[in-house]
Amino acid sequence: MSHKSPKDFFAPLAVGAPAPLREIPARPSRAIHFFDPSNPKMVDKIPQMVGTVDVLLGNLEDAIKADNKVAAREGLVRIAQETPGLGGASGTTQLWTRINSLDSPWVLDDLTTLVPAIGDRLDVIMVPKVQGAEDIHYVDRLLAQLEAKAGLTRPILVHAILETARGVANVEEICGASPRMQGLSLGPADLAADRKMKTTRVGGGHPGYLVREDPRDGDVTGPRAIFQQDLWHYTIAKMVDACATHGIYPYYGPFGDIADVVAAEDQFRNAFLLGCVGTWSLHPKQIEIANRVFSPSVEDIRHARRVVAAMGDGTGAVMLDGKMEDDASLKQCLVLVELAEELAAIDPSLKALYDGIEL
Ligand SMILES: CCC(=O)SCCNC(=O)CCNC(=O)[C@H](O)C(C)(C)COP(=O)(O)OP(=O)(O)OC[C@H]1O[C@@H](n2cnc3c(N)ncnc32)[C@H](O)[C@@H]1OP(=O)(O)O
Ligand SMILES: O=CC(=O)O
Ligand SMILES: [Mg+2]
Repeated sequence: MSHKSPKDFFAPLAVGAPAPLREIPARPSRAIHFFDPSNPKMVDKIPQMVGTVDVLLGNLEDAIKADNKVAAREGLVRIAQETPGLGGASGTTQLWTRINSLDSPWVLDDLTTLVPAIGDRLDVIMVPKVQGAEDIHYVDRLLAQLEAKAGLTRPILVHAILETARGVANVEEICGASPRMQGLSLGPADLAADRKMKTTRVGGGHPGYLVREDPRDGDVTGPRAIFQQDLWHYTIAKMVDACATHGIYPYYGPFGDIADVVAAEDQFRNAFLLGCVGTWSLHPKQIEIANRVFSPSVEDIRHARRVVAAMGDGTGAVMLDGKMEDDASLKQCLVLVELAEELAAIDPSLKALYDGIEL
């Protein structure tokens, strides 16, 4: 667990640093869209993506060539300074970055460049390959010092990628390491490598990881149904519980088969149903999938509102459409109703859709 005593937990870690938040705001973040700030073609598209995606993330770590690390960092500074509506208290699309790993030769310059230059626009810093609370404590103190020096008034939040076996083992202490902790993402590629899993896919299932039906009538050579299983169920469920315990937000991570939009949608929906609030998008075509999947459907909202209406003061048990509803199922419905309200506040088309629902 955190080494801080309860009384110190919400104290700023440097004189003059902004006060840590007591609650992490539930800002919609259905898609965290990754782009390479050193790639001119991607950079060209960023201004028109503002307002169409909840989060734009300037990636500095893996997928950025070593020779382009400095250009990516400088590109991100320019984009943050020059793109209206991107990041900061008044941004319509949040601006996040993924810094290089804490043992890399680039990360110190990432933080000491970005915080003074664009700290007022950066909403969340994603930290890769987090192993334990000590990694978060390091970033926490350094950010406080840099924020104080830059005169920032809003604390920058921190998001950890769950992509090492030790990180998964320490997931609880990572979530509780700092009031800056905004959330966690699954990092299935690095995690598979670190665990020595034998999948070479970036996210998603594997046809070899399956359950097979028993032989029919004892015939072991006859046809038998097989059901592909989800390699990531355990980790996502563990991540969701740790995040919920600490009041922060869990996310699916990368799905690398860009062409397979069907499998991407399935992975995203499983994560949504298990409690995740969003996912990464690696290619523009994954944004629409994420926005759709992580927004509750009209049917779900109609049902949830009917339960809320039927439950009156919220206690007791009622029958609705042949099913029992009570205090607990009301709470399940309120999760969806509240999410719909948060999304309607930022997305006029969803507002119209949800407002038009007849019970
Ligand atoms: C696995 C562990 C991880 O760490 S995952 C996170 C790190 N990886 C990433 O961030 C990858 C981000 N995505 C990419 O680099 C590209 O999308 C990859 C997958 C290489 C595909 O690029 P490409 O072959 O150009 O795709 P395409 O021809 O279909 O692109 C069409 C136009 O869209 C652009 N585009 C592509 N990806 C993005 C993006 N993420 N953000 C903004 N724009 C993007 C392309 O440049 C291309 O533009 P144009 O039409 O030629 O002008
Ligand atoms: O960074 C993400 C991963 O899957 O690795
Ligand atoms: Mg990774």
